[in-house]
Amino acid sequence: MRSVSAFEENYCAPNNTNVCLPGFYCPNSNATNPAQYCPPTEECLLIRSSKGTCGPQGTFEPKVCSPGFYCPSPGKTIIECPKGFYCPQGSVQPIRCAPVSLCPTRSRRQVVMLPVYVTVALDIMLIFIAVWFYFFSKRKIHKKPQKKVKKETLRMPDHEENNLHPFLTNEPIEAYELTETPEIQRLMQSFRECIGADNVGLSFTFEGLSFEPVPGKQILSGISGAMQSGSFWAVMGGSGAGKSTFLNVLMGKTKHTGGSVLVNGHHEKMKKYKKLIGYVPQDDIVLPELTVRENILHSARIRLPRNWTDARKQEHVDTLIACLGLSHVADSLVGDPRKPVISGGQRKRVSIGLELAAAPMALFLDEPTSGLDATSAASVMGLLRSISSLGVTTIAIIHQPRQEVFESIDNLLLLGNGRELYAGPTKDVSGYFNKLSFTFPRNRNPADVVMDIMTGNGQQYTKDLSWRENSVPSLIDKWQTTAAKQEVDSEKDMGDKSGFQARTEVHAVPSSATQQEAIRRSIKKRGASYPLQVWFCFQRAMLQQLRNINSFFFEVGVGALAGAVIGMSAFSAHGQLFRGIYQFPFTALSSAVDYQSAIQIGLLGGLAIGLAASAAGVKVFGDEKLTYWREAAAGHNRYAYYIGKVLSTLVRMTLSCLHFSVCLGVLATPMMSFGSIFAANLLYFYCIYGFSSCISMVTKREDGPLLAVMGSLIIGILGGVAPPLSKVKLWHMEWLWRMSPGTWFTEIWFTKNVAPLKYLYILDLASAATGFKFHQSTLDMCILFLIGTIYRLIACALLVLVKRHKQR
Ligand SMILES: Nc1ncnc2c1ncn2[C@@H]1O[C@H](COP(=O)(O)OP(=O)(O)OP(=O)(O)O)[C@@H](O)[C@H]1O
Repeated sequence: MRSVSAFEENYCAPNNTNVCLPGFYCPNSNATNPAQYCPPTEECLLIRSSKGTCGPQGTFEPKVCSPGFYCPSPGKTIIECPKGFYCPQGSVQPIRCAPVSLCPTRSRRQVVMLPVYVTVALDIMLIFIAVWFYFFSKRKIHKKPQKKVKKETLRMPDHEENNLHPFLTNEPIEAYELTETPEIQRLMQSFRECIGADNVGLSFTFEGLSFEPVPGKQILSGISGAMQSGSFWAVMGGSGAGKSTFLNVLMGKTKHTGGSVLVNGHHEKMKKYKKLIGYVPQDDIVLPELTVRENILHSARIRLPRNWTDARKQEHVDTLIACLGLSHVADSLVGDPRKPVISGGQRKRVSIGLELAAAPMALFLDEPTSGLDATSAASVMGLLRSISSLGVTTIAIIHQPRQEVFESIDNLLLLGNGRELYAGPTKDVSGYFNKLSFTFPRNRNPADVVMDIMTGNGQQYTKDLSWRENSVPSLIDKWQTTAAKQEVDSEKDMGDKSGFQARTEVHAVPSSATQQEAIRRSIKKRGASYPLQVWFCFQRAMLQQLRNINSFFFEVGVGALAGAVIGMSAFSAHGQLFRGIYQFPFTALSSAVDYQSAIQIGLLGGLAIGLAASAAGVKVFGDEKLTYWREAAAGHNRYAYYIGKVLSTLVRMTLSCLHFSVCLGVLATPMMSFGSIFAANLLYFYCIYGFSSCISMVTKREDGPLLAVMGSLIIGILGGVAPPLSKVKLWHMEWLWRMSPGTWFTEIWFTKNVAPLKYLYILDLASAATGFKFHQSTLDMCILFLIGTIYRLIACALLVLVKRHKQR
């Protein structure tokens, strides 16, 4: 190997400007002996080519100031970095460490500890809250409903669901004097107060109602009738008879293709009455993490008149809960069918309670008794009957009710093949079918007989009719003839009560101008104000998160782990994530460049955030679509729901990001302040949550997490690291990369780790090689915020626009 002195003698060339650049140590050079650079030895070449720094190759060759030291201008001295400061390679001055950092003497990087302590303190506080919640709150809300409850004001039957209101038991329904109990009277008073008039029901008259989704496919045809205000109707028919379609058409959820619907005797759009109508879907769409009372109270707060005080709304809810026979489980979680806390019958009553909380004037129910045992089904039907007795027009699709329940129903609408088979009082149904030569055996439930007849299996109840005449088309024809004759008869002689009396009321009594005005006023004042709805939705979402504290801790833990893993990958770099070409005239002294480490941390950080946040982001809306559809259809403000939910994610997102940033910052110690690390990461979290929300709006619940993770990885890959952004620019595809938050995020990491070294390295070369700019981190952050916000706007639009029919 050649000696250094040989280089000095033969090859070292003077530096033509004779200066010691900032960040270099040139102890021997002066005007007489200018700084030189000498051809490096093979050993030095090897060190430089592997990004290292070798000692000066000659007496007058400058050396970049070593890490852990600083070399103040004009580079004649090299000073040990003092305690409380850190000195990366090429330091001119020591950099003061952030408060509460680990910066002993000769530090080349700072380990910022304040965020670590704050995070640990926060964690301890959160654990404390979780433990408190577990021991105090959970004890109250997670308890199973008690079997024995002290009997209070109500007459209690000895029933498996004790503490039920009398009309919710399987005692004969007719026996109850509903208006006598104080709860019912208070509820009635609430309903009256809400509507502001004595008439608390809506009536419906429908003429020749039909639904033909595609030409030639008649689902519903020629359905006519009148449902008086406060009447209790059951819609019955075989499977596929068109019951749900009828209900949807009558409510205006499905647009009818023929016929007309009059509300209170007036031709008006059903949409106008949305706030006055309650619809109980077949599935019990209730939030499992909330208690019975919380579920019902939320509905009441959103839908009751805005001039009611919260105390008044709570009173209404408590009265309603008492009437529903749910007082003893009011503070129990609802649970879900996989992990039930309350029984199926109780859950059904909660579902009905959500609608009654709004004091509706009409209540539609799609199979409220499905999935319930006979006793619970009877309870629910008893409840409906009592609700109708409050003046609320109640229309329910039911299947095979018990005899006493069947007989308690005021009116029946029987459907077959989408046509009417009977519409009128329940008491007259046997008379009607008797006239068609069917007999009702004494020992059979008349509801079963009616079901058999209308599904075309009624031959067993006839002696002389052929099978053909028992068929559904023949029953349809017979009802058509009867109904037509009846209409003529009723027009001729309204007072004649002899003979068969079904469908006596062809038109509901039109409401007066005063009543219409009361209804109009009632509609106008119903519903909480927009900001209040946002607040209630936010509050509810936070409560849900608190109840799902395990998944919250899991999310935060994943964030911390992801940060630690990425931090570990950069640990050995000791915070030096960039090495460039030295400024002229010391360019030839440069080691191999490292343009990749900073942007790779950006890439890996982006991917890790994508993995940690995307599945959590999908859950925000993905798990609750049914609830949203139900509430939107019931008139809850859709945007308030969305904003409340988005606001509720900010807390968990921030905490998750904090843990991620702390672990990453402590291990990778980049040349960025903790504030910059946190801000960049938080904005990227914000984008990923927004992106995942968009995915959740258009995918099925089970597919959402996988697609969101995939999408987040693609966004991360489009971060401009591989393929490099400089290459992408050559393809004229930068616009595509710039649409991804990944590119902006990586650029922040590049800028923050590179820009402070501007005095030492030629940054334009680094910028040209990587394709990233190094002077626009504020713009990068603003654009990340903008992209995250655009994602949220898209998600909100998708929420409102996708499956619109379910929101009607
Ligand atoms: N929009 C639509 N387009 C095409 N077919 C429809 C539409 N809506 C309903 N149908 C069809 O109309 C028939 C009646 O459906 P509907 O759900 O009203 O019956 P149902 O009496 O409620 O039955 P079930 O008791 O089984 O729920 C079914 O065959 C259904 O597939």
